[in-house]
Amino acid sequence: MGTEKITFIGAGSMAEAIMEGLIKKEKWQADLITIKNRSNTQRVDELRVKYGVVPASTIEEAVVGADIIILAVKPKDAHDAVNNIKPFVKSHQLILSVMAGISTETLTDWLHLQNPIMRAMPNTSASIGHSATALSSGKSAMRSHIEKSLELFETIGTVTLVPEEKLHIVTGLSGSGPAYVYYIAEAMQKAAEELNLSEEEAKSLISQTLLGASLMLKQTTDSPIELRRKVTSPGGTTEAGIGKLDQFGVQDAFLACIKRAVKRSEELGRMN
Ligand SMILES: NC(=O)C1=CN([C@@H]2O[C@H](COP(=O)(O)OP(=O)(O)OC[C@H]3O[C@@H](n4cnc5c(N)ncnc54)[C@H](O)[C@@H]3O)[C@@H](O)[C@H]2O)C=CC1
Ligand SMILES: O=C(O)[C@@H]1CCC=N1
Repeated sequence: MGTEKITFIGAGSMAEAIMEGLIKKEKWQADLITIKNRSNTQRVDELRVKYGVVPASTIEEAVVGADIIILAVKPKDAHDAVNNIKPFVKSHQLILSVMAGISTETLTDWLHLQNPIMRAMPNTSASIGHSATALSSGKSAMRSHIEKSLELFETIGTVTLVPEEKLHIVTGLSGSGPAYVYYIAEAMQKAAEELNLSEEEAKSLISQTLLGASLMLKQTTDSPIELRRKVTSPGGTTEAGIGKLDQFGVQDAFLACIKRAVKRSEELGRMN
C-alpha cells in the first residue's frame, strides 16, 4: 500500500484512469490523493463522489504537503500549470509528468528548481490495472525516485524503463495505442452490423476475440506473424480476408499512423 500523498494537477481522463486503478486495486488510499483542476468544479466533485479523492480549493493547498505531484494537464496548458504550482513547490517533492512531448529539461527550466522529475507515458487501460507504461528519469531523479515511480505505475499495469528520447515513440505507439485498437473494434463492429449481426452479438464476439488474441500475444513466445499463420488455413477465409487488408495497404497505414503520432508528440513538445 502506497503511503505518499499524491496530488494531481489536472483531473481529466488520464488522471482519472490512474486514480481509478490505484484505488480500485487497493494500492493507494483515496484520502491520500488530492486533485486540482483549473476551473471545472463539477468534474472535481464527480471524482470526489466516485472515488473519495480529496479536492483542493487552491493550488497552494494542492501542492503543500504533497510527496508526489502528478502533472496531468494537456501539453498546451503545461506551462501555465507549472507557473501556478511554482511558488509552492519544495525541492524534495517528486514531480511526475504524464504529459506528452514535454521534456524533463523544459519542466526544470520552467520550474527554476532542481526537483526530481520523472516522466511516465501510461495509457487509459490504467483504469483497469492494464496500462502499458513507459517511464523515464530526468537528471535530478535518483534511484529512490525511479523506484517510487515504478511502484506507483506497476500497481496499474506493466512498466518499461526507457531513455527519455524514446518517449515520443512510446507516446505514438502505446500512449495512443488503445485508440488504435478501439478503431479496429469499431471497424469490425460496423462490418458485423452491416452483415446483419446484432449490436450485442457483434460486441460480445469482437471483444472476446481481441482479448483472446492479446492474451495469446502475451502468453506465448510466438511472434505475431506465427500466430497469424496458425489462423490462416491455405485457401481459407482468413487468407481471403487478409488479402483485402493487404490490397488496401493496412500495414502501411499503421506505419503512417504511428509515425504521424510520434511526430505530433515532438510538435507538442516544441509548442510551449
Ligand atoms: N488520455 C490519454 O489516453 C493519455 C493522456 N496522456 C497525457 O495526459 C495529459 C492529460 O490528458 P487527458 O487527461 O486526456 O486530458 P483532459 O483534457 O481529459 O484533462 C486535462 C485536465 O486538466 C485541466 N487543466 C487544464 N489546465 C489546468 C491547470 N493550469 N491547472 C489544473 N488543471 C488544468 C483541464 O480542466 C482538464 O480537466 C496530456 O498531457 C496527455 O498528453 C498521456 C497518456 C495517455
Ligand atoms: O492524444 C494524446 O495526445 C494523448 C497522448 C497519448 C494518448 N493521448
